[in-house]
Amino acid sequence: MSIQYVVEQLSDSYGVADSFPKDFGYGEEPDMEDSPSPSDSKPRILLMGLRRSGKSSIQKVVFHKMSPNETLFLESTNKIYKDDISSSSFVNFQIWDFPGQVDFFDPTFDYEMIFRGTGALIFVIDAQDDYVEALGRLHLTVSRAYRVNPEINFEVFIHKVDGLSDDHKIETQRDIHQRANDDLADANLEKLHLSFYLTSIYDHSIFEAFSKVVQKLIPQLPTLENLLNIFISNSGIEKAFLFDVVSKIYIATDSSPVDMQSYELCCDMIDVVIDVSCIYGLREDGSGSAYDKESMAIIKLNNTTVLYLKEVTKFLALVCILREESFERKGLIDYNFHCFRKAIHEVFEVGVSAQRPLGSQAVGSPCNKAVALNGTPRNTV
Ligand SMILES: Nc1nc2c(ncn2[C@@H]2O[C@H](COP(=O)(O)OP(=O)(O)OP(=O)(O)O)[C@@H](O)[C@H]2O)c(=O)[nH]1
Repeated sequence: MSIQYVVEQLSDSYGVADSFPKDFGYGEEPDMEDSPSPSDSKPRILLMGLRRSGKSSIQKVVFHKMSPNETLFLESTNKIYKDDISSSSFVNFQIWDFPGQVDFFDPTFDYEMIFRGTGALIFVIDAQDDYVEALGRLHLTVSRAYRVNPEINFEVFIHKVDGLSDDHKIETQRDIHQRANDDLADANLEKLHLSFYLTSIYDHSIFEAFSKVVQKLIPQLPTLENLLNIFISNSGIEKAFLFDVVSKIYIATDSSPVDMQSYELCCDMIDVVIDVSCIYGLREDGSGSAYDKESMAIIKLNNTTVLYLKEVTKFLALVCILREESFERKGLIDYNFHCFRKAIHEVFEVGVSAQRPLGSQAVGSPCNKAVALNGTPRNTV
């Protein structure tokens, strides 16, 4: 594969952490507490499930760049691990990783408070294990949570499917889907909607699933999709993803179908760009940023496909897939990109100012379902 690769870095970085370490600045000491404090007003994504189902691994792999093999050495979580990723990611939320063995329906445990401020509840089921007990716990969890806050998005990750054959995967998904919905129907909870995803930390499926979970929480999603559609149709681009660089979650894409291979290619491109930038892009004294407003990359593949990455905001990058002949009109693409970037900044500026008065609302207001977004700082527009 012949790769023509360009990464440009200027010294005027603007606000991303000075260095761009392996964990992208997520390495703060975890906030370990048994119960939430009233100040935890950020929208939450809860990770729940039985012990050893893979919750901490998912969190570490998606948000902390941990390699899947390293998760073999993760110790069991004993307390709720609250991960506030708002300082380094576009999506301004907290992820709460629950210890599997804790009974969160213990009367001393304020589950009403937890569920009220929750945007999405991800329930992780180990597909390599007997899942009968997990289904019981899923039902208990979602039915309680639904009664407290029917606005929560309920997401079920049928996890560790790397160990299953394709047929077995489909059969497992069908069976879990059927049983979980039967349990809900028996409890007269037909309105409670569960979404199912087959996931593994050993491939991109976990990033894809997390992308879908996060997208549901972004109120501006239709606008973003519209902007992407207009941008690609006027620029001869085949597919475009708007990525949160830190997590490789795509927060929006155009309306053409997503194929896993394209998504993986774009994820790999982000890894390459950031890794090369970390090694060669920083100043000699280690200062500077691996991702800033001058970050861009072009990778030409030997099958006449071009990958084009450009910075959109300090957290977001646009990654496009296009044919070589379309790339000959790079001037047009860049002009359209300029307009697209401006529009995105405007969307989030409006979003940020519209959210401001809501900031003082109590935890549990319906607004908490939507993830607050790290908008674009004014001075970068
Ligand atoms: N094969 C496979 N193993 C996985 C996957 N995800 C996690 N694991 C393994 O599952 C084991 C348990 O993972 P953890 O992340 O510690 O599970 P947990 O749900 O956080 O466990 P508790 O903290 O005890 O609640 C680890 O050995 C992981 O390496 C996966 O997608 N596939």
